[in-house]
Amino acid sequence: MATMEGLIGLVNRIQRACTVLGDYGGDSALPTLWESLPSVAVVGGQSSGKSSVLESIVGRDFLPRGSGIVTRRPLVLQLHKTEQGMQEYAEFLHMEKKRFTDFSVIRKEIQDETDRITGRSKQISHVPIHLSIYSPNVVNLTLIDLPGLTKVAVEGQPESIVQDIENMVRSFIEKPNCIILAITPANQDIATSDAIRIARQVDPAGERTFGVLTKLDLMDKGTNALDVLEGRSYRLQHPWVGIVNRSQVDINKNVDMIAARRREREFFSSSPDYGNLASKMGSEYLAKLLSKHLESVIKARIPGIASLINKSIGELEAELDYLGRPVAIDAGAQLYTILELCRAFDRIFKEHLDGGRPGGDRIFAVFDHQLPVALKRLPFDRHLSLQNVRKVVSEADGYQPHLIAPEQGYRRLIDSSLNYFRGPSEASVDAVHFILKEIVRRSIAETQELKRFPTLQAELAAAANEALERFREDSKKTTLRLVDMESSYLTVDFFRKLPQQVEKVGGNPSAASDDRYAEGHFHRIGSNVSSYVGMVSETLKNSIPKAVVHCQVREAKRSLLNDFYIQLGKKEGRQLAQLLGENPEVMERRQQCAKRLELYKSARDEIDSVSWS
Ligand SMILES: Nc1nc2c(ncn2[C@@H]2O[C@H](COP(=O)(O)OP(=O)(O)OP(=O)(O)O)[C@@H](O)[C@H]2O)c(=O)[nH]1
Repeated sequence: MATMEGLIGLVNRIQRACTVLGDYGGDSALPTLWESLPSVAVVGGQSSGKSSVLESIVGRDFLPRGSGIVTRRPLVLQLHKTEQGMQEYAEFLHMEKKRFTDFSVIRKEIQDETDRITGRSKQISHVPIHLSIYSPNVVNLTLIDLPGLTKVAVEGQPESIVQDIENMVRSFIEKPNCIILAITPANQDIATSDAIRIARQVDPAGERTFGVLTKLDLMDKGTNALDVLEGRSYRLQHPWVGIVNRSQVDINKNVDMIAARRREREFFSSSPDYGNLASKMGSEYLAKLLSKHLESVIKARIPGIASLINKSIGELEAELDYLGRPVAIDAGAQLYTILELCRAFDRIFKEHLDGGRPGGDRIFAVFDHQLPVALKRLPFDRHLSLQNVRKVVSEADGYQPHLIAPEQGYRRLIDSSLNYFRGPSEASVDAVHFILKEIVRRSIAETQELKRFPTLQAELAAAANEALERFREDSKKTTLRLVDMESSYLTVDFFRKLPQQVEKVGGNPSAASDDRYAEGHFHRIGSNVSSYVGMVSETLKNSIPKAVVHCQVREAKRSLLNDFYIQLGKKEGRQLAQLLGENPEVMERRQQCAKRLELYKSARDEIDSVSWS
């Protein structure tokens, strides 16, 4: 007994989960759990007594009545047996918190909920309504009430509705896991039964069809339904069950269900025709028969369901891994998460610099190629041309030309030449800066863990770029200082080693040879300065990279996020949570997956516990 409740309860839970998750079976391209679950679908023509059968299985009046097509959405009716003496109540899946104890209110809610989806247009919809009834007077069973098959559309319903209903009913009962409860009124020729007609289409061997014959009390005097009930008219693998529901008069007179069940029992036990079948007739017997059959079908299906659930769990877990686990809620854990993410970024950033990922090689290219080329291109030829040397030296001398060597002229020429080195050194700093910035951008993009946190990504990028900016300033100061140092103190040795030439000034009377002498003199000054500048250029070619690496690359590796960490430490829980703000779509999807996963896991546990007992 416990097993049976477990089995049907299990299927009930999975069915509800399916509806919550939008799995109604049918045309969805996704694999569906719904379709693998055994269920009992009630089919029959209009007024065949479908509602009456369902109500008498439940033992309560609760289905909407009226003319025309009343049932316009599938009603998944899950019956749960409770302990004797417990109060009966019902719950709808679409308003989970609310317990209904008044069954006329349930009827009203079924109507209202039907209209909510279909509108008042009287259209039909595939989306099921789930109703659970908890009662000591039911057996565990899940029934699906479907719209009655009709031949003509009525009162403003579109002509297509006849076909729509037929299609919807077929879509439910053609699933191999569907048990068909085919309702046929006894006062109608079985050959014209809508229920049998459609059941035969999808289950020709009658393996999963239960034939139910209603209105046995309405048969003409002197006739009986034994040919049908004993399987001679239309053969099914399961025995036919005869039913006597309340007549319209009974309903009008408010004959209650308990009295109706009693009268039904009496009808069979006192009937000369059906007396010896009495124990296998009536709605109570039908309910038990279905429950038992459903249980055996579920038992047979369990391995299949279990493997489907396991497969879905695997898929969901993979998706959750991809989406990332949910973010912690307490500030400490959030801070930890952020630090972990920063570390992941930092690791990738360093790989770009140290090798393994591209980037470091581009920095070397700056030192190895860009800087030497830029140094070579400096316009010293023009600056140290004869004309310019003459001009600078003369200006430096003033009214009293130099007597031995133009000390001031040399200084000015050298100073102004060294000034040219500022350009390439600043350019090297900038080039490396942009490479580092690009590496930061790429590292953020390549940090898989960061993908889901756009806010943190932006903050991290801003903090890193700010730090790089600081390193750039520092690096500029340092490299320019190297240049400045070159002009603050000249290498004395260089000048000492120059070939000494005693120059006589103004000793020659000839103006022409005077000129030639002066030309050679300035030429020598120019070429001396030029070779001094060349020597400095060689020095800077080596020392600028050292300064740049020291100030920018090494600092980036060492302390790129230091300031960010300090800022983080000052943040409160709310601000940390903001940093970990995610793309709402991702959050939504994760929530869905997590919820589904939880349900599937509990279904799996349920299955495990059932199959052990
Ligand atoms: N006398 C008698 N009347 C019955 C029996 N079964 C159903 N009826 C009556 O037949 C009418 C139609 O029954 P329902 O249970 O509403 O039939 P249905 O198939 O649900 O009808 P729709 O929902 O309109 O398609 C009602 O007036 C019932 O009282 C029965 O076994 N005996």
